Amino acid sequence: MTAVPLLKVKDVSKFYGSRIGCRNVSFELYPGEVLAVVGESGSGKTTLLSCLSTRLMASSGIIEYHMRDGQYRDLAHMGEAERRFLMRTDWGFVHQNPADGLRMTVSAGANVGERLMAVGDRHYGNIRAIASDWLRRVEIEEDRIDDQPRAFSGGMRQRLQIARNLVTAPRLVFMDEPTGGLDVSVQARLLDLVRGLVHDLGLAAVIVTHDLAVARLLSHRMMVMKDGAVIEQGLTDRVLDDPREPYTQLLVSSILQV
Ligand SMILES: Nc1ncnc2c1ncn2[C@@H]1O[C@H](COP(=O)(O)OP(=O)(O)OP(=O)(O)O)[C@@H](O)[C@H]1O
Repeated sequence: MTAVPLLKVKDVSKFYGSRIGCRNVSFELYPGEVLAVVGESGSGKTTLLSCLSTRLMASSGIIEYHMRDGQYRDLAHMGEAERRFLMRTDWGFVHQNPADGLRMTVSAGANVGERLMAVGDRHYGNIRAIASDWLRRVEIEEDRIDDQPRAFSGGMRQRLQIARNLVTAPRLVFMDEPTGGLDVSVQARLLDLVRGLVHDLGLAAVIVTHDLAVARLLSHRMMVMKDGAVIEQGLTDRVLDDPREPYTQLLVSSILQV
């Protein structure tokens, strides 16, 4: 890991009218670091992820991103075209429901290839070869390249969504409950796959999950949210093995009893 954070988040709050979405969240994320955001339903995880990924505008606070040119940019002051470009190239966003992150009526190959075209690749043969390679990497048979994702199982769709996001070698990936809608055996395989890819590609990631097992497996660091605020953060193993806050202790013990 280098000494320069990829993302600097200072005092970010989001209000929906008078309702608190998240409040005073601060942290830094370094290249290659995986941060899990955990907490019960309604604690503000999705709100925070939406602010970080510029899907929502924070009500206050600053989010800065270390661009490839070495400059920090305040995401709130970024132009729409630049923001979109970032989202299609340097960032990925893996939705819980693959249908939200895929184009369901174009082929698997086109779903992956589209992102390459966004970074300027125009050579059809090249795009198809890379798409095919990515299908293999996410364990989808290469002869399914011309099938549409609606002909895929839930697990395959999620793996395709991951391939679509990673093909442009992003530096930062946001994931919202990436294994949420899948059954347990499929989840385990997908988690292994995500862990391998994140490690091999040296990706930084922010992963929202209510599943502490997912956080344990994937993340280096963890933030626990309650009522919109971060109540505890630290190295994942430390937080899970030695939770300091009573609320975190409750979360951890309720999982252990299952
Ligand atoms: N569009 C919205 N309008 C008004 N309030 C909202 C909106 N989105 C979220 N909230 C409120 O903000 C708070 C945080 O919600 P958020 O969805 O971020 O929590 P979460 O931890 O992601 O929950 P879940 O795990 O159920 O997705 C909740 O009180 C929620 O009701």
